[in-house]
Amino acid sequence: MTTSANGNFVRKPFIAGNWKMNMDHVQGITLLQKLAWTLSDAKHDYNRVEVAVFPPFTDLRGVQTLVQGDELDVVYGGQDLSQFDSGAYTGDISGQFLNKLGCAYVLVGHSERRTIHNESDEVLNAKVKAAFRHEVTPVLCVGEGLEVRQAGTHVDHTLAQLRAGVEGLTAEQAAQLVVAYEPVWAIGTGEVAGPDDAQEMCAAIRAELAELFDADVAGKTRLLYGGSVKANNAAAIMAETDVDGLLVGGASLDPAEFANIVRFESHVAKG
Ligand SMILES: O=C[C@H](O)COP(=O)(O)O
Repeated sequence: MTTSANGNFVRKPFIAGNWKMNMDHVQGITLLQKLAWTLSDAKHDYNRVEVAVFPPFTDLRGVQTLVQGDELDVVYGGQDLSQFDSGAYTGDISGQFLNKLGCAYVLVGHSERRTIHNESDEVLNAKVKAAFRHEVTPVLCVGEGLEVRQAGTHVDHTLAQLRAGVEGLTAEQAAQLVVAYEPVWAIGTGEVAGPDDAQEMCAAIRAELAELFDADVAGKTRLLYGGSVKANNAAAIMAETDVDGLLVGGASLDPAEFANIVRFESHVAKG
């Protein structure tokens, strides 16, 4: 992450937990309560580092009730949304429903949506636009598989996904957008891309945004890394100039571990 001369972050770090298809609505509330208690005990400053969770759809109403009732500073979002607003789309969830549930964010194009559900770049671009239409900030996920990485074309591949995802956005929308770089070979495998790999891709994404929009926009868009992030590697990845946050899967299901990832700065201080 980039800091200014006074030690403040230029872009507010964003640490997000993607629960994927884990945690029913009862378990989800317990997990969020434990996370909030742990961060409260540690006197976490939410103004300095933003904390988000992405629970399954069925947990969202309970999460909203807990966040409102206990006045938590944690924000939350959906793991997907429909590109349509309403109608005969069985099983889909509209961005307007997410907005109504107080979702600040929504994941778009997670690699599990791209691969298991065959979501195309065109559909994902429509989903990004649907999120903005309903005033929910999209977190656009991009990243290459193992074969692409081994072929050495990972930057081109990922930037092509980025270009397709942001097509037609205004500069204001692009500045608000969050982009998560998740190399598929590092998701849930224990294979973490090195901080250098995260920086290489985040710098390339920022340069591409400057090309597509302008340098001011590129300087505002927050870029996350995701893939086997744990408390013991979070600080090193976050130290990279163009990495503004982390999208955490497995480790976000353990409140103590996730709280330690959120508190990556204290680990830097301890060395
Ligand atoms: O959305 C999160 C990513 O898929 C990373 O998952 P992971 O931390 O379990 O590797």
